[in-house]
Amino acid sequence: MIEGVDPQPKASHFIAGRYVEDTAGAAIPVIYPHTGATIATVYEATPAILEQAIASARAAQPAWAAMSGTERGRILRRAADMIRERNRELSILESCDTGKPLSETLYVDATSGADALEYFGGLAATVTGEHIPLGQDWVYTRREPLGLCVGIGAWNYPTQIACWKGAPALAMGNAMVFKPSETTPLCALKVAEILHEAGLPAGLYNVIQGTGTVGAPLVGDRRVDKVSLTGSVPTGRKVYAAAADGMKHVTMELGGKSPLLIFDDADLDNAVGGAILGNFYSSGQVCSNGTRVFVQKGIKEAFLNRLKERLDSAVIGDPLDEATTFGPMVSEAQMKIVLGYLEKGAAEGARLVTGGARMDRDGFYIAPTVFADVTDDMTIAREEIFGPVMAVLDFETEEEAIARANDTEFGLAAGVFTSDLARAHRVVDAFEAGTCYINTYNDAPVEAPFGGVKMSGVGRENSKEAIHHYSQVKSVYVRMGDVEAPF
Ligand SMILES: NC(=O)c1ccc[n+]([C@@H]2O[C@H](COP(=O)([O-])OP(=O)(O)OC[C@H]3O[C@@H](n4cnc5c(N)ncnc54)[C@H](O)[C@@H]3O)[C@@H](O)[C@H]2O)c1
Repeated sequence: MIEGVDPQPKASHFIAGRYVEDTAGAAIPVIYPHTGATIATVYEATPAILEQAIASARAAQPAWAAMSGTERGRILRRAADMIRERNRELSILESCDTGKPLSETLYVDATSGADALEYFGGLAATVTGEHIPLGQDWVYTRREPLGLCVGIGAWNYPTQIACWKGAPALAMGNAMVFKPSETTPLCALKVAEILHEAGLPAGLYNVIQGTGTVGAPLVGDRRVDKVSLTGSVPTGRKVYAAAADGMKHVTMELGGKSPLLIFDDADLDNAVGGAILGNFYSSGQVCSNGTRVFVQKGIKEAFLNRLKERLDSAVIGDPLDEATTFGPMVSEAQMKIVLGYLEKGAAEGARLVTGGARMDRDGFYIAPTVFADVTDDMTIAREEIFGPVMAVLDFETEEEAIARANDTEFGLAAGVFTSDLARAHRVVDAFEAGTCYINTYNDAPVEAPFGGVKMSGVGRENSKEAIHHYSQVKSVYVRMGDVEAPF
């Protein structure tokens, strides 16, 4: 219990339109990152719970698919309105689950989820097939749902991820079983509750709790047609391989080590602002973060000085105080991973500009950290840290910066700050990344495709692109004359 808020859900799972409990599964404590205290407990799904979720989704899906897109969309749009009406309550829950400050969650979590439900609800009725004339004959195509989609979430945006996967799946007539991260199990339950209050028929959006030991049998179940994972590359490899075994569709939203190039003709304050958004928002726990900040040599010291000044004005502390702008790491485990990278950065010779340590307070706080004079081969420039750690690297020429930016196994995002627009487009053209930014960083509107290339993933979330990842095409040849057979 946090003062004035009780995040304990009615039960651990949401199946067939209602909360369901089964305490036979392992207990999963929900730890508030601001204090380290346990604020709720849920129980890992047992095989019986998993079976209930899959069976109820399977049973509900055909009738849902038979409804018109307009009817389905109306329910999703109603859910979007309800989420907006309950934004404060949902934002507080998101802050309890993740430790992210209310100054963020009030604006980008439930609201982004509502955007997805509204957008895909609106799109549902517009998805049509093609008519392909072939002389007298013709082919028509239908875009059909896949059936049962499994969503598996990471812990950094639990409400948003539950909606970004659920909205296009449901809009296209699929059912979903969603497994949130075991670190942040609370928010997806609320999404399920609201969807059903908005009129979603029972069984179409089920939430079950657990670690990878629940995720793996979900992915492997032969009744599942698609798996959409948001998580790390190592998990993505395992889940993609398991899905391939059953020839299932996949969307893989995985990790990154994205480059942000700042040329010396850039507006300095905008570039510093972009670098802050791309490294310290959500305490750096954002997959698309531009954590390799390449700064052209001429403005390096000016950039670092301005960055340090602005970081000094971060308000660090209680996530539920709206004045707070920077919160804790999501968990003790994640904090320890990040502290390990801070040690490596120092040991491998990077220059610490600010931060660099755990903060002397309760909870899992790490000071916003900037390393300068980072070189391409340092561990902090190669591996995803997923914490508030910016690596600043210097460069001289555009060609050199592009080559070094692309020299990574990841390809989620990339950004460029420059006042030369011809250069901006040239650089973006050369980036090996799925989601690019010019003179901004980390905007993710529902209208824009989001996702990565290389090891950062497969498929796209949001935008009309996502429709293709939650449906398949049936083509129908219609012969108008006689059939000519050889014998
Ligand atoms: N590209 C994106 O859109 C995006 C967004 C947010 C986070 N991420 C990435 O997520 C990572 C951080 O999240 P995390 O630590 O929760 O990731 P993770 O890979 O540890 O876990 C992700 C989810 O997969 C589940 N899981 C683990 N093993 C599984 C298995 N064998 N089968 C099925 N499910 C399994 C976990 O329980 C969890 O729900 C980072 O790498 C980050 O970059 C990517």
